[in-house]
Amino acid sequence: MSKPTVFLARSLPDAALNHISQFCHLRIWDESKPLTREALAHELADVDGAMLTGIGADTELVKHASKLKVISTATVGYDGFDVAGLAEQNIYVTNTPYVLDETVADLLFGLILSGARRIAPLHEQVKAGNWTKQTTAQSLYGQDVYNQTLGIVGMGRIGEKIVHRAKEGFGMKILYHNRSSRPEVEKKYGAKKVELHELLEQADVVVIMVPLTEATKHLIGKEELSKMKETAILVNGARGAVIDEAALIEALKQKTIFGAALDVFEVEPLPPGHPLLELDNVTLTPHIGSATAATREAMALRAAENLVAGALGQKPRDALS
Ligand SMILES: NC(=O)C1=CN([C@@H]2O[C@H](COP(=O)(O)OP(=O)(O)OC[C@H]3O[C@@H](n4cnc5c(N)ncnc54)[C@H](OP(=O)(O)O)[C@@H]3O)[C@@H](O)[C@H]2O)C=CC1
Ligand SMILES: O=CC(=O)O
Repeated sequence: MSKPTVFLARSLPDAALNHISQFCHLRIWDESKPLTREALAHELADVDGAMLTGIGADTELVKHASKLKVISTATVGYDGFDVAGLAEQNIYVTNTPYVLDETVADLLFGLILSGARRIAPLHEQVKAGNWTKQTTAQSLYGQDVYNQTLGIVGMGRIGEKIVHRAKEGFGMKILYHNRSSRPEVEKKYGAKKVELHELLEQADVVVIMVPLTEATKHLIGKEELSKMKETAILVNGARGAVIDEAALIEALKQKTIFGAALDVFEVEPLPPGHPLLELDNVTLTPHIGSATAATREAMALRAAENLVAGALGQKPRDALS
């Protein structure tokens, strides 16, 4: 039997490329050229599988891809992929759960600490030569994290790892909001499931970790922000559009919340002149939740394994349908 052919929209670490090459013919897009939707549809027309990390796919895109059996993404989030529509066309969509959980939770804890203690904005002031105030100046004060209340919106795989750090390292009380209950997390960490408004009213640190779906788009808007404490911080490690960014910017300007620490944005990369860049009560990172070499390699390998399985006509381990 001849090997199936797969298309990669961008290259991968060697271990992942080697795995794919054992089983498939590989075609990799030349990243010096923009991959337009038209060019992508053309590339998909004669392949058995594709890896489209960060690009997304819908049924229109694959309408001429008669051999396509799998679309893999080397991310855990899969917003942008029409999983149900593609399943109807017998195309699996796969993601990379579990292998990035600890790494993302580390970054989220960094954001929590920076948001509460203003590490990033104060670092900018020091670097700019603006260390003019005594350390007794109240303008340098932050908020405590230790012993405070953490509210997780989306207590899933990553949320649970954040909770472990919060409970074991920082003695925090844990609230969470999900559609379903997590009895094992409640038992292990004393976590309490509450309605979203209760979480927002009570938490000192609100962490967003829900996937972006139709139900979660702008889940946190003006009304929700108005329920948060003036001393609270909002941390987003999920997707930018879960928060209404315009409403958040207004809350930050009016200081109705203490600050925000954000790894994800409604438009990425953040365009020059974006209002968030002007604020001094924010910590901003460029969507790097899973960005360590070891974790990115593990994600690439897992995505490669899913791609190969699907291209060979098997059901991939991380098939979403
Ligand atoms: N910044 C970064 O670099 C990264 C960002 N991410 C983002 O984080 C997200 C979460 O990842 P992960 O923890 O692995 O995902 P999981 O699926 O394990 O967890 C998501 C949680 O959100 C809850 N949830 C889903 N929909 C709703 C809703 N409408 N209302 C309330 N709760 C909801 C789910 O519970 P239930 O179904 O019971 O509601 C679940 O517990 C990813 O989808 C991705 O977008 C992930 C990795 C890195
Ligand atoms: O945002 C990253 C992901 O893995 O999802």
